[in-house]
Amino acid sequence: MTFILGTRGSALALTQSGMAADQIAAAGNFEVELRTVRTEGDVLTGPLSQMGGTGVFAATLRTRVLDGSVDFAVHSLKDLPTAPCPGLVVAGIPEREDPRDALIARDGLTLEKLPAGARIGTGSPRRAAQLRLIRPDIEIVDIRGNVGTRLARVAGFESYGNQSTPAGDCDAVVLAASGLRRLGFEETVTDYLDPTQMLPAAGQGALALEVRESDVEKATELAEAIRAVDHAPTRWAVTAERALLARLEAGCAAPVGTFARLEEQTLVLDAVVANPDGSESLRHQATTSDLSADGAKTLGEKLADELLSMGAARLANLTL
Ligand SMILES: NCc1[nH]cc(CCC(=O)O)c1CC(=O)O
Repeated sequence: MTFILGTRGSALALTQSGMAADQIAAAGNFEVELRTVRTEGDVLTGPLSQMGGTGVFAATLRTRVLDGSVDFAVHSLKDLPTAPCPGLVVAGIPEREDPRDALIARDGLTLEKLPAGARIGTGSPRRAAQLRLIRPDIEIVDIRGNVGTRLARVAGFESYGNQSTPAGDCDAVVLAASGLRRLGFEETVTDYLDPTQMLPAAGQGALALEVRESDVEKATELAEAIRAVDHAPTRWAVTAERALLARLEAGCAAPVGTFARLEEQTLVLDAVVANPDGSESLRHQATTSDLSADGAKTLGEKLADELLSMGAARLANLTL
């Protein structure tokens, strides 16, 4: 028996999909074959933050699962829209990788040691706003592209790129630690940005394994194997983060950072909402001892409501 896993074709997507495929094949008694699917997010160019918001990477993969041309899909959870997709179920969320953002700077510099006026590359309004909160004296450069292309923007890291894109024109870039680690590029990191300084995107570092609802209802071999790799503490954490994002009606392009983790027997959720220029921000925390998907969702919604009552919508220009 062989099941087909639909994946994007980037190096990061192929690596993550390969890892998930191995886990699933080990949990079940079957083979998993990868099939590359070109998504709208891979084809279009221009700033990601202006590409029609959420779901540019996930939409095509979802169509392929729904129409049966592949059996399941692996998504980076942070790229997956918070609205559920009719006919599909995220049946497995494996244990999360490092959720932090990481700085890759020239000459081994840290965020604190970068000189005034340093150019930091990121295409993420969330990262840009939080970087400006910490270092109002730096310059943000809007960049996009795959991990290698972005690393190549840093002086001294040009060899990670492919020559046809700009290189070496920034003092630093910020990327997700998880992606760098999965690709074996961990040694490029010169400073890990702790969640106390910089809150990651909802779901950052976690993967979502999505399968047809009919497979879950029939408890097929594939659906059962996907369910077996689900990691409950990760699921609670990302459920809280995504419920917060959904309540704020903030997509991946909004300057919202959030991170949940289990401390003893308590789920602790932090969130920050900033204005795009990083001159103002609201940061808040909520906790629950109800360790369940429902408890996590309620926690996320409660923290979002508290942020809204503190003025989050006006601050971040959220369209509520
Ligand atoms: N927005 C692109 C994206 N989507 C998922 C990851 C990898 C990190 C993860 O596993 O969440 C990245 C790269 C990045 O942000 O540096």
